[in-house]
Amino acid sequence: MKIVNILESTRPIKSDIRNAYIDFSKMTLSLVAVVTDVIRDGKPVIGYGFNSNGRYGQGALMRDRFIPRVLEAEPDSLLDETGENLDPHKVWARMMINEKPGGHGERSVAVGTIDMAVWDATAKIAGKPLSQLLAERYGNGTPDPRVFVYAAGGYYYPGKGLDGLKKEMESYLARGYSVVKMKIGGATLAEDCERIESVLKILGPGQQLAVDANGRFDLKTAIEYGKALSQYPLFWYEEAGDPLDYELQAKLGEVYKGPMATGENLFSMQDARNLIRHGGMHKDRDWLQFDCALSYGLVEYLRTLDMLKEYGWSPSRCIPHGGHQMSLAIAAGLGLGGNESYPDLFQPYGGFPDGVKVDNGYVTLPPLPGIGFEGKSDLIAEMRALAS
Ligand SMILES: O=C([O-])CC(=O)C(=O)O
Ligand SMILES: [Mg+2]
Repeated sequence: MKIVNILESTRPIKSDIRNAYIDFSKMTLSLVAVVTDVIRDGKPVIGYGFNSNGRYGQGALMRDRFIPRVLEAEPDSLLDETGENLDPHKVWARMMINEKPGGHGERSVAVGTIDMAVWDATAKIAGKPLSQLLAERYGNGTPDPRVFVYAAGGYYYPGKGLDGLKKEMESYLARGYSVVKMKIGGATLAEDCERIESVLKILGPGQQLAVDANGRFDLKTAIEYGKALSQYPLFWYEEAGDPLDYELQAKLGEVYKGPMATGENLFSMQDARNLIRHGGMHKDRDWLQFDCALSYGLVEYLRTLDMLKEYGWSPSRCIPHGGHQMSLAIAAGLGLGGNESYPDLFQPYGGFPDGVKVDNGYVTLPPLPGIGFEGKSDLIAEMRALAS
């Protein structure tokens, strides 16, 4: 078997929303199809992938370097020991030939997106859900199809007041979520406290709020916010400072005693390891948000999980950023703590297969081959259009 083509298309996922650092008025992503010559049900197996919101499409890097490297490889050099399926680790190594270490930049997004499509194709060729394949190869053998998900939103929108924010959060709770997330750091501390309090008022028993500063704060502001946030029973305080400022994270962790979360903008095992080594994160209460679709894909994420194990961290402390089905499959297959979800944003990317309902904060995944994109009609229509 072989990969016969890799296609990329850069698609808009723009909206009027704003976090503390960027607006999404020009946001895009890359949609990728990895076309193989394996025939299933009379059609070639095609793996699909896309990158998470926040880092823009990466078509130029893919076309310049990563796609030609894979297509120019001796096809057999990319196969597993059976010779009948891809070996995603070998495809990954091929993409990364002649790439120096360090300075991970955004090539990790390009590689991670293609890697997602390679895993989708690999699981489809194996005739299994990716969660099953992962549990068998790297986990305890059996995936847990039930995955915790939380609803992310609460952005700053033009003209959106407290009522709009509350309505948005109420609608997530009405759809079965038990944890909702909102942005902070894009207004004054006093205004953000008012926004937080207005959401806390609508939460019932067992429901919680997380807040996300998107890396906006210097140490002084992070601590000021930390002191103010300490009065609220938050699910977590996310990305207070610059994602690469491990000292800030560690100093904040000495003052702020509630759970914290970070990692969505760390794009390699090495950067994640530096957070674990130097960021003072607490393995009993903090959360790690590394997102494979931005950070060299699942091949690298497996290295990150191995690294975490070495440092005594459980995969159950990982709740990836990004709201895509790839991380849902990884969560189910490898025992992560859950996954992000954007119920109303960045569609048709992300979300769940049609008909999957959130029940008290959990989803149960249907056993679809691959990542499960074929179960989401609006998404698979876009994907098939790219590949046809
Ligand atoms: O607003 C963004 O860039 C997305 C984000 O941080 C998140 O989902 O945690
Ligand atoms: Mg975030």
